[in-house]
Amino acid sequence: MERAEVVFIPAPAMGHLFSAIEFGKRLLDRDDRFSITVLVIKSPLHGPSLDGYIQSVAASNSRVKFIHLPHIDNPPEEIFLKSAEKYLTEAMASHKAHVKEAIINDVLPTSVPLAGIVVDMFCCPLIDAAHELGVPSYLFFTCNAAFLGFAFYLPKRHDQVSVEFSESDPESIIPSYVNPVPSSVFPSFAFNKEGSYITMVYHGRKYKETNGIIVNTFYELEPHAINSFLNEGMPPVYTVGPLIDLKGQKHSDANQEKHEKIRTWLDEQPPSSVVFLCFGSGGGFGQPQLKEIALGLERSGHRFLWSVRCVSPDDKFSTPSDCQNLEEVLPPGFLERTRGTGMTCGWAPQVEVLAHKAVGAFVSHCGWNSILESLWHGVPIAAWPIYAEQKINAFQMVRDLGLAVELKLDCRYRDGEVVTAEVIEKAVKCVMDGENEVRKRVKEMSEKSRKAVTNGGSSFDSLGRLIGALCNNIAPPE
Ligand SMILES: O=c1ccn([C@@H]2O[C@H](COP(=O)(O)OP(=O)(O)O[C@H]3O[C@H](CO)[C@@H](O)[C@H](O)[C@H]3O)[C@@H](O)[C@H]2O)c(=O)[nH]1
Repeated sequence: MERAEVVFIPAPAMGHLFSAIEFGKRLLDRDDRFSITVLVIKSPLHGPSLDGYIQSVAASNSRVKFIHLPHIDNPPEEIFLKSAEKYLTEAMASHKAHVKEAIINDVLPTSVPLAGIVVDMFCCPLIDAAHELGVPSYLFFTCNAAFLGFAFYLPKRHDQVSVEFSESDPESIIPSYVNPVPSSVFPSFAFNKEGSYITMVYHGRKYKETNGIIVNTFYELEPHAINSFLNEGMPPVYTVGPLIDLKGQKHSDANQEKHEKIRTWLDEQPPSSVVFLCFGSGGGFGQPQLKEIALGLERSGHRFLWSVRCVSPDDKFSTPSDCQNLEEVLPPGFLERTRGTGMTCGWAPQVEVLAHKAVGAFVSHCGWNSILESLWHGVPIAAWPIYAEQKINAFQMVRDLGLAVELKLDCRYRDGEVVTAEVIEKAVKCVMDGENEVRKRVKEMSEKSRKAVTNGGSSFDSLGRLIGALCNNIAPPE
């Protein structure tokens, strides 16, 4: 094989696009015969840094091409956030013709053979586009292996009981989790919020129609989940993670000055003295919760770096933004009293912050990328999941793997639950404790994560197997 092309179709959400492109870069670094084309479908889920990120990746790698497809229309905010899975799946189905057209017009006519189409986990209808074009399809699963097991569990269970989950259900035995899983940590779609449950049952079936499933995880982190796939009659699973943007390309130039201030401030703090709080691309709070966080932090007595992002007090479904009026939103005098020992910021250079020696712990919403980044840098998490599959991630980290401390696993964020300062103070004190067992385990896992992606490591080898399969797809018949 001289050259090969792979098309990537990331879901229109930041966490998904970042990790898909990080995976694409890893493939290119590993094998210089490959080039990739990313079909970008934008939506309201795209946060501020996306355009800068795409430009920076395109400028630094001549083997990455971006093709911009029509945007997804903005649905009413509430419909979108209540049933994101259904909304995205329907939007992807309606984009099938655009995807095929782009591949037929811009990819297939080049002299480089197309070895596969990598479709994001939320873009299932586009697996059919690949089939119709006669090109092998691969699923890119941006969550963890245990949650992939949950996705497979859904259709199996549905074939037996034919109804969605109920919040009063007892614990479920899901083979990819070590412990029985309480329904209080299931993602909201499981309860058929606006029809998303049935969409996810369809996803679980559709995943099995692909030629392989690429997961952003590594064997040493989730051996139980990965072993649970054996004998399941599913396509090969390639664990290629952790995929982490260590160069910080996802931060736009517009943020550079603010990020410099964060660096300078962290440089002045003692080692492991700062707790970092950040809640992903979609995590923001209304004023009542922000006040409790402020009080909890102050009472904990620890230094902090807090990425404060707000949602309007009466609309918990809006997309969070950096807070402009912190003096008014936070408790009176808080900023003054914590000057020197605490810093607030908007969008943070998260990976760089986690890498800093001053950072001792992370209060996180448990988005999967944040978990991997934190483990990579050996920083223990206090788990405060908010939406999507974050509660079940937090459950796995705290209960199954002993790699995080609980802040609150079953917070009913969308129902307006406010976690009290007392709970926050307790979790911050617990996770910042220098000697805790979780910290020790996280440090060990950090080493394992780095080994996994180096020559001979589990993810390195898994990527090698995937490359072999891609090459076979375009090998001339003997
Ligand atoms: O101030 C910020 C906030 C976030 N990030 C980065 O943005 C990414 C956030 O990813 P993630 O932690 O996975 O959170 P979400 O953006 O919330 O990701 C969505 O996608 C993930 C992967 O599918 C899911 O696990 C989450 O539940 C879902 O909300 C990470 O790389 C962070 O480093 C920053 O750099 N600065």
